[in-house]
Amino acid sequence: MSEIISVVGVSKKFDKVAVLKNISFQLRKGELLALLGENGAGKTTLISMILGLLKPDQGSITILEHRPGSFQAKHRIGVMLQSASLPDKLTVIEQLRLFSAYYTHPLELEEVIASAKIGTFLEQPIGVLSGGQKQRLLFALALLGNPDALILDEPTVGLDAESRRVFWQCINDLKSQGKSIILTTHYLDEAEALADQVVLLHRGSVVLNDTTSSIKAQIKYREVQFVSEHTLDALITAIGEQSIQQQGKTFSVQTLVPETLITNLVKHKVPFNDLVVKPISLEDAVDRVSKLTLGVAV
Ligand SMILES: Nc1ncnc2c1ncn2[C@@H]1O[C@H](COP(=O)(O)OP(=O)(O)OP(=O)(O)O)[C@@H](O)[C@H]1O
Repeated sequence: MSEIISVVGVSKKFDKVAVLKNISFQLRKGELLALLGENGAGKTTLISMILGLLKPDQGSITILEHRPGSFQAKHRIGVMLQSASLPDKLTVIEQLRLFSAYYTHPLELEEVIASAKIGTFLEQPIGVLSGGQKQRLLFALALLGNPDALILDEPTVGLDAESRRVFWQCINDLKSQGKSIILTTHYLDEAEALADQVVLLHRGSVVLNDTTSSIKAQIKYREVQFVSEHTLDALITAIGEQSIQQQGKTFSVQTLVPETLITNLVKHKVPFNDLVVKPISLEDAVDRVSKLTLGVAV
């Protein structure tokens, strides 16, 4: 069976206000689904329902055909929540041993320690860990029960670039072991680096549910980037009124026809070098597709 988590037609109201409207998506085996959306879009409410902490008013959720919150479902899911708190005085290894005792068939501690890359600070009390170390410990605890699926709620929030990269590597390793993951994040570069599928919530509705490659393929825009001594005004004269991003002497323009843009640069004798034509980022693609879905001009 390839569907690990199935969400079908789920709706939820709080105090007569609809916060989730007819949500459906499937998490497939070995894939990572990025659940995106602005603050208040409904991500946490949905995660709470997948964990069985809240009940949908309508629709259904199954975890490997089990009911959320059931004994079987709980044993198939590992969770890393933002709100988790741990005792400051226990050391990392003590905490791991304690959690390990809760499971009948936990993973070997050595395996968890290697997967979460926490071997260098096992004897430290939790209270002195850095933000990145603490996040990796929470990640290790989510792995301990050897779950089929993981729910990671903004796992890299507040981490520096290097810690985020380490985390991404841990997550990609898990995917290659066949684990299925739902990840909520506000970082689109994170979704681009990790996700197979993107579900974008906007005010409680799904406005986008597609694979990352298909989202990017739907958008035919390309990004043309180059370095030039010209001023922005001179460039606009040469290539017309387009949305030009400038960072120092580096300019980038999103266009449907890069050939025309480059021809115009040459025709108007605009000096340029380090020319790159590339697909637009997932962030820009999501932005354009969701605006199209919502009927906003792009
Ligand atoms: N227990 C509750 N009672 C009433 N309203 C609630 C409750 N929990 C959430 N809400 C409301 O439901 C909406 C969705 O909230 P939710 O926390 O699911 O959003 P989110 O996408 O997780 O946001 P964030 O990115 O800020 O974490 C918000 O308008 C929130 O105020």
